[in-house]
Amino acid sequence: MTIEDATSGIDIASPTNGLSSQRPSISLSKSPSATYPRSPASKDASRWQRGNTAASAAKPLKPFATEDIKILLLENVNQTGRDILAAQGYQVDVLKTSLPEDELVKRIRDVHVIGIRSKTQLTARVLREAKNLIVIGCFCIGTNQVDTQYAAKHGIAVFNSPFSNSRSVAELVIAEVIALARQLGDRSNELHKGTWNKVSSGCWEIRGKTLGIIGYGHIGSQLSVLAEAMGMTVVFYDVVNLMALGTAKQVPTLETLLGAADFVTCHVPELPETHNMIGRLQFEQMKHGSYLINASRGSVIDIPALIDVMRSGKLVGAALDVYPAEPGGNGDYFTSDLNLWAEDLRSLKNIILTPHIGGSTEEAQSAIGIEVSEALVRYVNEGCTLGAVNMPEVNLRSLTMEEENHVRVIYIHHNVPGVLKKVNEILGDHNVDKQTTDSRGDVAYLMADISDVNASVIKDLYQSLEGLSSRIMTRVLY
Ligand SMILES: NC(=O)C1=CN([C@@H]2O[C@H](COP(=O)(O)OP(=O)(O)OC[C@H]3O[C@@H](n4cnc5c(N)ncnc54)[C@H](O)[C@@H]3O)[C@@H](O)[C@H]2O)C=CC1
Ligand SMILES: O=C(O)CCC(=O)C(=O)O
Repeated sequence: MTIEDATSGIDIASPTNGLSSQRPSISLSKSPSATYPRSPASKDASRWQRGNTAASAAKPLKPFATEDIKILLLENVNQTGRDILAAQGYQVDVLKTSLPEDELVKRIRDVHVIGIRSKTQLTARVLREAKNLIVIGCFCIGTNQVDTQYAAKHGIAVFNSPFSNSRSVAELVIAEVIALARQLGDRSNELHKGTWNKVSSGCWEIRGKTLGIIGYGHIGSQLSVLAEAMGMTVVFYDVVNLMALGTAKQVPTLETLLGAADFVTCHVPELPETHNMIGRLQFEQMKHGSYLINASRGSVIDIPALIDVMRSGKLVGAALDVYPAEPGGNGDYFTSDLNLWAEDLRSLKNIILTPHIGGSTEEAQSAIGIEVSEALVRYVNEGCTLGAVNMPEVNLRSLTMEEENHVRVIYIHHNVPGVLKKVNEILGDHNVDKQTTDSRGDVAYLMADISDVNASVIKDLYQSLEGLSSRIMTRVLY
């Protein structure tokens, strides 16, 4: 196949702001003959293997000796995920907690892959130190804890698990709706202290009450179905027009939702637009005797305003799973040192405070462990970016076992005019079997499979691509 054949259909890169990168690339070394375990349960497996001819087995690719690949897993990533990564022969270090920034900066310097959950902050400052990092796995839904744009501009892909814990969060919220309506937390606390307090005043069934869902995405829509099954009326507010499930109704404004709902629950991502989305004005717009639940991100609620409105008696219950500042690990204290208002919050009646456990079920954590680790392995070994949250989604059908002297070249580059011409001048002396490229904002991702290459050719290819001014990161997999 000629370069013209191989490049037909390639998107032409568009102009950008000409970023530069100082990150060194991963060096080449010998490829081991490892096998690549794939979970039959993996939702993506068929998608990324799509196009492989039925008869040929996929050839496992590797970037370099697997024992050289260092992985740091923080925040007690599930065993399922650890097992998948360890089975690749990678060096996997596991910590139960997140790390404070200064320590993280030290630990991240020599790892190629880092796995985190919602707590670890991968800021630009931290990522600047991560000279060998090629990919980040967020073993959760939210990716707000990572500077994903900085990562993309430095060739670091970010993966998450977009919906494996959605059901768990939705179930927690349903439980909280009932628990708040019946003041279960208070009754239980009282009896724990020895006080019998049998009351019905201010305790309600949830049947016939209105649930207002802010953010009707994976979690919000799942919750909608559960709430209707419990006999609730559902209204939702979302910035996007969405199909309402069951008999739920989308309302045009947040104010309309707040004025209609007995229970308000937030399921939006952390964004500048969602910061303090529920503050003093919104509390004024809520019904007297209503309840608030937040299992999204701590920044979404103005907590001092919540404390005031609960003290006033207008809101009669709240459940919070997330906070602006959260402890680094289990056993740490949740005090005013962390959030100034912590003691005031803890002193309120009918408030359920949980330690960010919305997604903390065996089912969710096990599924997330598999999903994210498999995405990491596909990225490290094959360069596949399907599902990445900050990179163009690119894949090529796998090489087959028959294709012996083939390499896969990954060239992550600034999305500026003329790059493909230069890249193809370098690849042009070789037989490019297949090639694809795509861009997302300032960053473009090119993948090409080249046949009939030996070790010295591979080195030349690598060095030539590394020499281009458009380079962000070059990887050669074989
Ligand atoms: N407590 C926990 O353990 C967990 C918390 N989460 C949090 O829940 C959030 C939501 O999760 P998913 O439902 O999976 O996200 P999603 O992305 O599926 O849905 C979010 C919805 O919010 C909407 N939205 C965005 N900005 C909005 C705004 N300003 N006003 C109204 N709607 C807006 C979006 O259009 C989308 O429909 C995550 O971003 C994460 O921060 C997720 C999982 C577990
Ligand atoms: O379980 C976790 O650590 C984080 C859950 C969460 O907030 C998320 O998935 O976004």
